[in-house]
Amino acid sequence: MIEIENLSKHYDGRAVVDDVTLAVADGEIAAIVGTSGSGKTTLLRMINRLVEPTSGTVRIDGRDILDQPPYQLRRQIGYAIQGHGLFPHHDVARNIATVPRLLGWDKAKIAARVDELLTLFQLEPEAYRHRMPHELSGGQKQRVGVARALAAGPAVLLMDEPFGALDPIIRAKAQEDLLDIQRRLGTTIVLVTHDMDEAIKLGNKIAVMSDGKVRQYAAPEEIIAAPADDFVLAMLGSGDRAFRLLSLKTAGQAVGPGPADGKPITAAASLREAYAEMLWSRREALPVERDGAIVGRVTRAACEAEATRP
Ligand SMILES: Nc1ncnc2c1ncn2[C@@H]1O[C@H](COP(=O)(O)OP(=O)(O)OP(=O)(O)O)[C@@H](O)[C@H]1O
Repeated sequence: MIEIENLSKHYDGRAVVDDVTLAVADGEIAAIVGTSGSGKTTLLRMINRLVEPTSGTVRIDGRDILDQPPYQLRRQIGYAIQGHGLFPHHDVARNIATVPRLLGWDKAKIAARVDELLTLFQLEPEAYRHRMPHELSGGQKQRVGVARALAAGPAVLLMDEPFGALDPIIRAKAQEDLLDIQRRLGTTIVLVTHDMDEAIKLGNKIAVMSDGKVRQYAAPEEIIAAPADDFVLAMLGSGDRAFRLLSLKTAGQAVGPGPADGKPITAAASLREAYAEMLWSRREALPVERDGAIVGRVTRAACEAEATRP
């Protein structure tokens, strides 16, 4: 549990983070979105004391972050940034092992952990362990960066635009991998992004920031259905709200009985994808497939019912 209370940061008398209070429950993802310069990174970096607060408190599992030296705190908190920040002269294994080495783990335990993480991130240990960062693609570097942040098994992971530099296809995959790994490990994550789609996809809760203030902190459904003010509405894009609602549900959740022709859609696909496919292929309904079997269909009417103001 991360509890942020009345947290502020001033530079030259100006508040760049202004009296922020919010809590992130164990195993949840909080996504911080906002315009450039709204204070997202500063807020994130106060959690691991890369930036010292001017006032206010942060507690992790009930313990004030000021109770221990910053270097000790940072070994318990994973930190992944855009452009991954890998050490260019160290191979993949050494990069991932950074924090375990600082913590004095023995060699065998470190080697086992490196291989476990590489496998988790779908990088064959034999092939990747000894590669240098320049021998990896952008998406692979990004995965190694997140693996490194998770190496010592931190309960908390901070991520600053971790997928910002990736192309849309790799990015979607990286987001799904993160969700999968997060569910398995139960890590509590605070993630900064300027992309509302990413925040909706990944966040259990979204904090919308402008001018150092959190304008609204709520579940994606609530932000979409009842934006707190015009700024939050502008961040959402009022023309996109119906589609954002559709992106919150999967075809599997809206499946009903009855026939449908043509290529099926997977149960895991969003209703947004399903609706787009119906429009594109001029169909009223799509068969829904789960684990290789057709489990029913999803209709335009079902999508439209989900897309209207709650
Ligand atoms: N060390 C510093 N000294 C003075 N001002 C700073 C410092 N660090 C950040 N700022 C200012 O604080 C404000 C918030 O910066 P921050 O990086 O937190 O914003 P952000 O929302 O993460 O922006 P972006 O999306 O562009 O990365 C900006 O106006 C920035 O110029």
